[in-house]
Amino acid sequence: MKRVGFFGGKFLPFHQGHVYSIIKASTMVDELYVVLSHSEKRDHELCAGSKLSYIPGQIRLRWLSQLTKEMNNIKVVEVEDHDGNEDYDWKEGALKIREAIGREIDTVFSSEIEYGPIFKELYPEAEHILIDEKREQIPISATQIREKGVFAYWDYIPDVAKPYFIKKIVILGTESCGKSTLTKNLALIYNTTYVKEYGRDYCEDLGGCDGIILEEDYPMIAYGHKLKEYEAIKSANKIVFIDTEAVVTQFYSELYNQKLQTVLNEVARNQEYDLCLYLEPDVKWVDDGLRVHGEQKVREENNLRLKDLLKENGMDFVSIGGTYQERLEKSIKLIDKMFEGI
Ligand SMILES: NC(=O)c1ccc[n+]([C@@H]2O[C@H](COP(=O)([O-])OP(=O)(O)OC[C@H]3O[C@@H](n4cnc5c(N)ncnc54)[C@H](O)[C@@H]3O)[C@@H](O)[C@H]2O)c1
Repeated sequence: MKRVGFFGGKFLPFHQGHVYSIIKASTMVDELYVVLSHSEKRDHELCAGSKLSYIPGQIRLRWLSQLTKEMNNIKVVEVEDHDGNEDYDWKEGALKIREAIGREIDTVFSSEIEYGPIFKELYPEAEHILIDEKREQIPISATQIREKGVFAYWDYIPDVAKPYFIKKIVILGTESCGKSTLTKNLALIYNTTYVKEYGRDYCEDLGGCDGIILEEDYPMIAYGHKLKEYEAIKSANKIVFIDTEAVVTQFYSELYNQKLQTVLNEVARNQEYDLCLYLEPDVKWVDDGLRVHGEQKVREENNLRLKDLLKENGMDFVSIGGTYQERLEKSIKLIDKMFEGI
């Protein structure tokens, strides 16, 4: 007869101890069900006052699903509870778990010795197998992570979950204000990934932008840029640096094609950055062959227009001017401040 087991939890947050247990359990049964129990009320209560913000069940389900996607004997299911932290009803939870699995269960896995009597009562037909109850293999708990925050235990966060926590810093500004250099430099200093301005590569591919860029190019630039962000975030180390975003694309759509596009506002509406650094055009103009708005009066007009567009799109930004050295130092200060206490 096939052995069917389950490993349940809240995974708030998901950590390497869970990964270890899931994989070990999967070697002991023919079919393993990983059960995510989530309750908006309870999970909010658990995170309140901690260094972890509430994580929706859907996100945790996504992590589990991504981790196990190539593990053929593992299925991920979810149950939604409505209880608070103190009044979790184990009996009702067990009924929901049985229903979600829909199979006879003969093994229940956990690393908690104290779950023994509960599981004996709820699953009398099943054996309770403890996995690393002393937490020697992976010495971490979700409680520790909630207390000190994910960045304090970054090595214990599975790669499938890391992108959710990455801090996104976007660097904005008009032409020739040092964005691409600052983006690259910050990425090197923080030892992480960055996203180049995709619109630039797109224009280079066309042989320039002046007079040849079409209205339909802009949404492609905005989406192309988003895909680059998605890729860079996957391998980022706590933080990612991004050169421009959808409002800047909108700005160029207006500048070159005299057209504000609803689709670009929509892309902008769906993006979320932790910090927006706005570079003022007070460094000298550098003609790189692609740039066309070098006159200082035009630079200033463009600067005002871009700021207005950002405000219209509800984007808060910190203005940074001065020499290249001052820009770098101010940026580092703001970034380090953002990380303080999280
Ligand atoms: N009603 C039920 O039958 C039932 C059964 C199991 C789970 N649940 C749900 O899950 C919750 C209990 O799970 P939890 O709070 O322990 O979830 P959790 O997300 O903290 O942990 C999930 C599992 O991982 C194990 N684990 C944690 N750290 C580990 C490490 N470092 N190494 C190895 N294993 C590790 C835990 O012992 C637990 O078995 C309940 O509140 C309920 O929501 C319900």
